[in-house]
Amino acid sequence: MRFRPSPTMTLAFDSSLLLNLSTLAIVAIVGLVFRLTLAVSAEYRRRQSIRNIPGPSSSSWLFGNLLQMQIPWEYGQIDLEWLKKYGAVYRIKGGLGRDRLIVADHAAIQAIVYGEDFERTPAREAIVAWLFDDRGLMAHHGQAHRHLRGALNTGFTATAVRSYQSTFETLAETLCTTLDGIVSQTKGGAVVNLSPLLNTVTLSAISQAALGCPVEDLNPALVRNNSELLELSSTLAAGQILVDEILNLGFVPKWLLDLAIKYPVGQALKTMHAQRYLSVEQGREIMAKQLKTADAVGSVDEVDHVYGKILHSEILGNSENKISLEDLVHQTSIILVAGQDTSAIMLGWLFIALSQRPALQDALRGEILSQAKDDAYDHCPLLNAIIKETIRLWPALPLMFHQAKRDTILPLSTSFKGVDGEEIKAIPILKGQMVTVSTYAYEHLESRWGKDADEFNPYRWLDGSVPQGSALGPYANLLGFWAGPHHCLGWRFA
Ligand code: HEM
Repeated sequence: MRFRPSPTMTLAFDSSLLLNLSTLAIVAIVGLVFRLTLAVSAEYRRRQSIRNIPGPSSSSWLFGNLLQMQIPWEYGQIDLEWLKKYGAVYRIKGGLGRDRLIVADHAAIQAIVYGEDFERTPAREAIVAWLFDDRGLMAHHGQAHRHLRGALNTGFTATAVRSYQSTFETLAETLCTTLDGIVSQTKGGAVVNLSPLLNTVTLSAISQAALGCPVEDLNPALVRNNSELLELSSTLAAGQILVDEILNLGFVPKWLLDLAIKYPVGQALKTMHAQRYLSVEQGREIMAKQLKTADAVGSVDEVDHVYGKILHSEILGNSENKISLEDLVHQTSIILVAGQDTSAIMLGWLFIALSQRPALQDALRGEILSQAKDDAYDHCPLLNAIIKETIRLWPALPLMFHQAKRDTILPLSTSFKGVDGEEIKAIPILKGQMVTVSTYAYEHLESRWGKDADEFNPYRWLDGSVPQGSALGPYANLLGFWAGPHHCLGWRFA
């Protein structure tokens, strides 16, 4: 029934409403000013507690040293310069006038990774939620994360990964045939841009051996969006750094972040939005297909892809950590994004290193050709050394952004001299302090890797000169796959 005003009804303006609104506005402004004052005074106290740590100066209040650090003219160049000048721990200016510690010290990294006192920065947490949504593995923490990771790990154990070998070999052979084809058309050899070929081969590997879906069957819109996303993430702009710094103030509430991805404005959010929804849709389609043929599978060993192994260990009741089908489907985005580009880039660096060292190339080719086909990887020490050296020198994520959850003390493996000349043996950190781990600098520490730390020298892994003990990462004590509870789930696969 439509509302009809009665003939006797009159309209009146209640001025107390206006009064209420202006009171509300004043309370909101006072609240905001109060919060800002608290934030500024907390930042001042944080600055005092680390003011004795040396580091570069900056004349920009807005960006501090972040443009130099996050958009360097050459990968790793500034990290190396500051590492040599200031050592394994130094202080830089972050955005919006905030100070930030950069850390490459072993004990400090261990405390950040394995302790309870540090967490991802709000900007990193927001991107994880935007891209992989709240059901993605990376967005989980504590017990919920352990549980989900335990269930997913079924597809990433050493035995499971071995069963994907024939897929990897077929893809490698296809790549070789493509290269042979290109080279045979030219007389004295050819200049080949390997990057797009490596991207295609790693996408095929992830699609086939992780999702259990031939790459041709992936939704073309998802494939297109995925490469747009990778393009975006590898071309960081000053505006994005500024947005991160605003998010890092911690003022933006979760509901607003959720709204931002639900109704995206701007290219970056739109691409993340599409990735999130297209990959869940793709995951559901893949699962529906695999369920149709599930009755024919008698054992998990018969399946040769990650999703199938997880699905069938649930169906066959082998799984200790239960996972719902919908939770599994929601990992599609993280598996595509975390697995493809990282692997392609790592292979790219490896081929650059080999192309500059013909003698090493010959030695490696000799080692590989002398092996029987099965288990060759395990019996190729030089190949393994080259892989380790590549991961050491060119970590896919050279900076890992954290902040302190509470007041704490950051331990150090190596003490150093403060600005006032005093010896610093540990660093008092106040809640909210931004601390960035430079995996790049850690992998270039002379104190750890020796005088030739900056050199590509795979033989260091064979002559016993690499220090053992006090492990950080899951693979060869390297940080390239990160460390702690959130280290790369796919490192064996990679
Ligand atoms: C050379 C290739 C790779 C490198 C260098 C690499 C590196 C990393 C790093 C540094 C992280 C930590 C990210 C963070 O906390 O912000 C990570 C996490 C992760 N990676 Fe990889 N990755 C590689 C390949 C793969 C592959 C092939 C897969 C899957 C097929 C994969 C799946 C994952 C997942 C699921 C996580 C999240 C783990 C968690 O939060 O518990 N990665 N990876």
